[in-house]
Amino acid sequence: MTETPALPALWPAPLADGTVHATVTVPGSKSVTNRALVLAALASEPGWVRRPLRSRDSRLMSDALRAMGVGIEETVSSSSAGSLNGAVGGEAWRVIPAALHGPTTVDVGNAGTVMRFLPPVATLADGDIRFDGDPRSYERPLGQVISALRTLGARIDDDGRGALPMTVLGGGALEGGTVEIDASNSSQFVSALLLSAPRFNQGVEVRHVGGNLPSMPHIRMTVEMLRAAGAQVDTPEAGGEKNVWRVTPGALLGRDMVVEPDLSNAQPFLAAALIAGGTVTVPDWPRRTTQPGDALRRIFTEMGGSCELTDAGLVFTGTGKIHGIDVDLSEVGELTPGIAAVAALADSESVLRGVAHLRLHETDRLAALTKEINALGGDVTETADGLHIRPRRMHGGVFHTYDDHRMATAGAVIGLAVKGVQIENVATTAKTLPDFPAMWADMLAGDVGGAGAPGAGAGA
Ligand SMILES: O=C(O)C1=C[C@@H](OP(=O)(O)O)[C@@H](O)[C@H](O)C1
Ligand SMILES: C=C(OP(=O)(O)O)C(=O)O
Repeated sequence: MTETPALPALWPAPLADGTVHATVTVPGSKSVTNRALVLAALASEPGWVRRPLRSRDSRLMSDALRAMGVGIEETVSSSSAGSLNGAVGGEAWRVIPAALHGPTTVDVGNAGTVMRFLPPVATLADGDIRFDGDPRSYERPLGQVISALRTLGARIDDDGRGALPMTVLGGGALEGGTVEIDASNSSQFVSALLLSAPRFNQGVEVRHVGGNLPSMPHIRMTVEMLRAAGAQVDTPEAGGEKNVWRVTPGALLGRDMVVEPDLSNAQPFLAAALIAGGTVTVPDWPRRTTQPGDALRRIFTEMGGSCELTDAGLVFTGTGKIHGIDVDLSEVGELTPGIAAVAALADSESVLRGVAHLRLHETDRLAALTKEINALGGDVTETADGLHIRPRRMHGGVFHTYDDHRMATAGAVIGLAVKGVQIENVATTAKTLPDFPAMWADMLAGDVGGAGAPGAGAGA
């Protein structure tokens, strides 16, 4: 892989000067890795997490679990158990559960999975677990998790704002029981309470009351991974009451979990084929998955691409001609920045709906996308629950990222078609992708297409 030199404060996004032809191996899923770590840490016996994502968010998760007493040994395995499609070897983390204890401080960075999934774990520890993080973590909502845990028997010291910093006064166990929460701001509130619930004395019944619950695939991911670890979970899908999940108390098993590639992080690479034309292949694309990124097969096909799931992985082809789209993204909100970037280069307008909760993500993504695309000459307006994007010829300039990995990759996508785009703080991609600039350069170097500007209608 191309070596990344020290990253400049303003990273010149490379222009695609021909079609793209590349095979891009995408690192493991953030959402799967961080769930696998939590479940393995709460198990009654050691287990393995294979092909984990190694990034800032997964590092924060493993450091936090270690600080509470869990053993995590990082090894490179040569066995075939770490493969998805028969390939041999890969990185594997051995997770050795232990009695959880404080006192310690958990740095959540700006990782939603760490700030929401770990407070319930901390209630099981003996001692005080303080939670702190990046400035943005003080603004991201946590109040529903804090009040739910109190209802279930936890003692928590906070300043009453429903956000970090706060301290869980772990008592070594949690009673559990039934709790109502409004998870319309983040599906992670539900996932957080379910993941630790097999270890609560009474398990849990979580009842979502409130507006539309976003990111349902991520809740299904939680349920499937809990079941794979031996938990009994009742869900609305399995004939249960709508918006009610029940987890029975019981031991979690030490499993051998293989992490799928992060399909949401495949997005910028697939977008490159859509914009520049050509083909990008992503190996190990799962045939069945709960990851929301799988929806890209449908969404990017509607926007002008075509794809085939083969033994080599997902083979995605674009022509450089992009169509606008009217789409509800509430189930797959984390795909919005990448879709907005492509939509800004389309031949017709787009309406992205159902994602008001993105205002509470790494940054206010609706405001940030509007401001930054418009600063390059685009024409985006914020709606109550999304974006209205009218493609317009764009020009170069600085694309600010607000410490948001998906803003940085969205800017790089636009930069493929618009000359002179500079991404401020591209290093923020390390939240979930270890080496995005090198991967991007490698993808473009794989180009065997002819010269000429990419076919994007609104490009420079
Ligand atoms: O549970 C998870 O792993 C995630 C759930 C989603 O959160 P929201 O429901 O807050 O959007 C998603 O956007 C985030 O990237 C990861
Ligand atoms: C919303 C996201 O992250 P987090 O896990 O921090 O919520 C994201 O990755 O798009």
